[in-house]
Amino acid sequence: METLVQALHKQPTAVNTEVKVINLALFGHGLVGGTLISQILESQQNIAKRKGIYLNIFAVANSKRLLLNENGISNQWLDQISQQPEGYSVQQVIDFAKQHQLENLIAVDNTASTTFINNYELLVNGDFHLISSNKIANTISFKFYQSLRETLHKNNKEYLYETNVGAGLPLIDTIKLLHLSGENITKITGVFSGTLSYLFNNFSVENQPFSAILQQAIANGYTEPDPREDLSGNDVARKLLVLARELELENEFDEIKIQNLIPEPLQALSVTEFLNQTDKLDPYYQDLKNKLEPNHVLRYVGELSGDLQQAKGILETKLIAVSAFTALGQLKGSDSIFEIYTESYGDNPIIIQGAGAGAKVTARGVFGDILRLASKN
Ligand SMILES: NC(=O)C1=CN([C@@H]2O[C@H](COP(=O)(O)OP(=O)(O)OC[C@H]3O[C@@H](n4cnc5c(N)ncnc54)[C@H](O)[C@@H]3O)[C@@H](O)[C@H]2O)C=CC1
Ligand SMILES: N[C@@H](CC=O)C(=O)O
Repeated sequence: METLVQALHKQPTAVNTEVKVINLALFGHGLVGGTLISQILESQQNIAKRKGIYLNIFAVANSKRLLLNENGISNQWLDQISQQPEGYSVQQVIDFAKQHQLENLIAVDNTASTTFINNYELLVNGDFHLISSNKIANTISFKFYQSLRETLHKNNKEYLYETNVGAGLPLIDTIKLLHLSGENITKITGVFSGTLSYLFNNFSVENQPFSAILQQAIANGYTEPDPREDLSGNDVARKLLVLARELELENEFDEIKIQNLIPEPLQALSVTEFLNQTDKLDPYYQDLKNKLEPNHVLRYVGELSGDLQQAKGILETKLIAVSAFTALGQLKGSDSIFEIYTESYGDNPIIIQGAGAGAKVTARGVFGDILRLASKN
């Protein structure tokens, strides 16, 4: 019997071309991954009709279980994955794709795992393009970064990660194009973290303990699974490093000057222990607020500077106090702001601003990467 996917291969679209099936393996279905699945299932038919591209999710996996269906998952996927046996390997996904002759393969990493990236080269060698919201692959050693790119090049595959910086904002694409076109980027500064933006935008002006605002940020899906990744400055540092490497700088993570905003006693706790005692953050942050001059607010900023034509740049993250009447001081909600200084634009930077965190905007950004790859290949 003909499957849905086989039928779609033949089905003429509105513009009378054949439907191209893109086969997706999605790893991680938490806030971002789960939202992405809903967004794809909702617009699958519409995209097939309008664009002649059918997004077939043939694999979904979490850290323990794997759901496979060559014809694509249905709306019951969450129930079905919970009934799968525990334990699987990524090789199983690759073998399944081969066995069912699935083409146009894309693997999407929506985990926050530090180890899942060890599967990236395996997937690329197994004929998959890569997309990730996970920033780890771009921010561990430069050696890994280079090796992955060599493997991608050898296999004629691509890796997109627009959501690594600024969630759904078109930042990496912009930097890539500027750099590729020979524009000399001289500095990038701004509020890189949507989470820290939300925290300080609200804490600076509201009469609430810091921990209450942190709980709101968690509930809104702005924070990393362990919010200390945000508060430590590590997540901002990762974003800086992703951008630096786009400019072909060879910096390593441990060369970044990072201001850690977690009081020492809370740094070594487990995630659950930390989440149960976030009120211990309050005196530390209240003290910072009490020291502010009138009409000043707190902002956590990142800066990439130095001679960016050399092998390494200067990367720094820090908490600063700014006048409430400046552009930085006026930031609202979870907005990030990136100021890109280049030779041609001189003292007037290109500014990209908008929601820098949140499951919906991030999933939409990953969706954008999928469509970018789908239209190319
Ligand atoms: N929340 C946001 O605004 C943004 C998040 N991101 C990134 O998105 C990624 C996902 O974040 P969330 O959805 O908030 O995390 P989450 O904790 O809600 O979901 C993570 C999922 O990954 C799964 N997982 C963990 N290890 C795995 C493995 N080895 N194999 C397969 N699945 C595995 C977990 O079971 C869970 O389903 C993170 O890397 C984060 O940095 C990027 C940009 C913005
Ligand atoms: N926690 C992150 C989410 C996206 O990467 C942030 O605040 O920017």
